[in-house]
Amino acid sequence: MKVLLTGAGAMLATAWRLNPRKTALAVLLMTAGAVAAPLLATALGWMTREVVAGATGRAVLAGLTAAVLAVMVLAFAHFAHLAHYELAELAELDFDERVIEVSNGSAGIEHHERAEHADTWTVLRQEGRQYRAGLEALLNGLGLLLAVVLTAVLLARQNPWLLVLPVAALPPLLAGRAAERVLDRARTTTAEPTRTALNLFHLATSARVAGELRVSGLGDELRARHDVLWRAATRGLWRAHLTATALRAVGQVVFALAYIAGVLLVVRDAIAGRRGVGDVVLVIVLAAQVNQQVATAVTLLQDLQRMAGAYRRLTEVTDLVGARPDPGRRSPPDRLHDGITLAGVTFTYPGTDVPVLRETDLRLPAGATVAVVGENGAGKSTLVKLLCGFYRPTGGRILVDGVDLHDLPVDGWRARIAAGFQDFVRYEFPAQQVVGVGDLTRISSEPAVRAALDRADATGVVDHLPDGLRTHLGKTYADGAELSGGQWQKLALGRAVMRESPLLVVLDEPTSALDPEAEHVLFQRHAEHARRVAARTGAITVFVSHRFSTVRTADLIVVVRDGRVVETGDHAALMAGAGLYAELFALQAKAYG
Ligand SMILES: Nc1ncnc2c1ncn2[C@@H]1O[C@H](COP(=O)(O)OP(=O)(O)OP(=O)(O)O)[C@@H](O)[C@H]1O
Repeated sequence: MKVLLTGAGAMLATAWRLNPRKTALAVLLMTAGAVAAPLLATALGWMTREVVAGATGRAVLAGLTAAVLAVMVLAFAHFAHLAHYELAELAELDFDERVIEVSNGSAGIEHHERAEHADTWTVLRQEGRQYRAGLEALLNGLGLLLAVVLTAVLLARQNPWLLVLPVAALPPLLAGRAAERVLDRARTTTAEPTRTALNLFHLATSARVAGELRVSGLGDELRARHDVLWRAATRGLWRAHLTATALRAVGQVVFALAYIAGVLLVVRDAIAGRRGVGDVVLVIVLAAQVNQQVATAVTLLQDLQRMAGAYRRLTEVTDLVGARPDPGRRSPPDRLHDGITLAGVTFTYPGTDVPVLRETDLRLPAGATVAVVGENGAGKSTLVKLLCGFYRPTGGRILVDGVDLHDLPVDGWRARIAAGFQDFVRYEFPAQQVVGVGDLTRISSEPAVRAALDRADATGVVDHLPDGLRTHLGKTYADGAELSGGQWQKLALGRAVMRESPLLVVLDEPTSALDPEAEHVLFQRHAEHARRVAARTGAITVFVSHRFSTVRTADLIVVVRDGRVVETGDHAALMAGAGLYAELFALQAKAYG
C-alpha cells in the first residue's frame, strides 16, 4: 500500500511538473465526468417519479437534466482523455529519460556488470508503457473515488443496508491486487529465462554472427534452447495467469451476490409500498454503476500497481547506482607533471570474493607510453577500468600527480581521458558523428574529425564511402553503408583520439581486428600524436595488446600475471631479465617465424 501511495504521489507530482495546466484540466474534466454518473441515476429516479405522478413539466425538466448529465458522462471522459493522453506520453518519455539518466549517471559501471541486477534492468526497460498507463489510471482513479463516495451517500439515503454494495466491492479489489502480485512475481521469476531467450533470439538472427552460426551449425541448437527457455517462461506466466483469473473470479462472484441482494431489498420495499418506482430505478442504476465502478477500480488498481512496481524498480536502481558523483574537491591538473601512481591497489569485483588485482604498486610516468601485457584473464582490462574510474580500488589508492583519483571530480577526469575499448561501439550514425562523438564539443567540426581520422590511419575508410563523412553507417538503415570489422575499429580509434588535451589515453586492445601492417602504421602515427600531446599535457598512453611487435615500442611495459604486476621495464630491460616477458616474446616470435 505504501509503495502504491508513494508511486501515485510521485506520478501526480511528475504530471504536475510536466504540465500543470493540462494536469489540472484532466483532473477537473475526469472529476466532473465521474460525478455526473451517480447524479444521472438521481435524475432518472426523479424523472420516473414525475412520470408516475403525471407531472409532465417536471418530468421534462428531469429528463433534460438526465440528458445533460448523460452527455457529461460520455463527453467529459473523452475530453479528459485528450489532456491525459498528452500527459501520459510525456510521463512515458520522462520515465525512459530517467532510466537512461540512472543508467549513465553513476561514476561506476557496476550496475551494468552484475548479473543479479540484469533482471531488474530487463523489466525496467519495458516498463515505460506501464508508467503511462499508471498515469491515466491515477487521473481516472481520482474521479472514480469521488463517484464512489457520492454513490455510497445516495445508496445510504435509500437504505443503509445498501452500503453493503460498496463494501462488497472490496473483495474483488483485494482479489485483483492479489492477482497482480502473483503476476508480478511471475514476471520477476521468468525475467531470467525471458532475457536469456531474447539474447539467444538476437544472437540467432543477428547478421553479425550469421557466418559463424552457419559454419558451426549452431543455428538449430540455438533454436532448441530458445524454444525450451521460452516455453519455460510461458509455462510460469500461464500458471500465474490461471491463479490470477481464479482469484479475480472469486472476488467478482462475491460482488454479484451482494448486487442481487441489494436490488431484491429495494424491490421488496417497493412491493410493500415503502418505496416508489423512482427509487427502484435509482437503486438499480446506482447498483449497476457500483458494479461498473468496481470493475474499473480493479483495472485501475492493476495499472496503478504496475506503475508503483515500475517506480519501485526505478528507485531501487537509482539507489543502487547512488547519487550522481559529488563534483569532488580538486580539479584535474591542466597537465601531468609526475604521472599516475598505483599504491598497493587491490581490487575485487562487487559480488565476488576473489581479488582480480592484488597489492599492485606501479608508477606510470607523465608523458610515457605504457603497454600492459599478460595472459587472458590476467587483469589488464580491470586495470584500465580502475584508471578510468569505473570502479574504486577495494584497497590502496590511485594517485594522479599525488592527488587521490577519488578526490577528483568524476566528470572532470573523464573529460580528460581519451579511450578506445576492446568492445568498441558500432554507432549507426553518419560517419562524421561516429568519429565526432569522441569529443562532443567538436562533433560537427569536419577538420577535427579529419585530423582524428588521420591520426588513426582511417582516412581511407571514409574516402571509400559513397557520401564521405555524411554517409550513414550501419546495415539497419536502407541507405546505410556497412563496414568491415577492421574498418569499424579504425573509426573507433579515430573517435578515441578526437580529444586534443587528454591526460590519459587508454587503448584496450584497440587493434585486435586490424591486420599487422595496419596495426604497425597506426601505432607509428599514434606514437607521433602521443608525443605531441604528451609534450603539451604530459599525457600517459596506456595500451593493452597481445602483439609484442607493437608492445616492444612502448616506453614502459607492464607484465601482469594472476592480478599481480610481475615485471616492469622497457623491452630491452625485460628481455635481459629473461622473465615472463622474454618467454612470451620468444614464443610469439617463434610462432610468427
Ligand atoms: N564485471 C566483472 N565481474 C566479475 N568478474 C570480472 C568482471 N570482469 C572481469 N572479471 C574477472 O576478472 C578477471 C580479469 O579480467 P580482465 O578482463 O581484467 O582480464 P584481461 O587481462 O583484460 O583479459 P583478456 O586478455 O582476456 O582481455 C577475470 O578472471 C574475469 O573473469
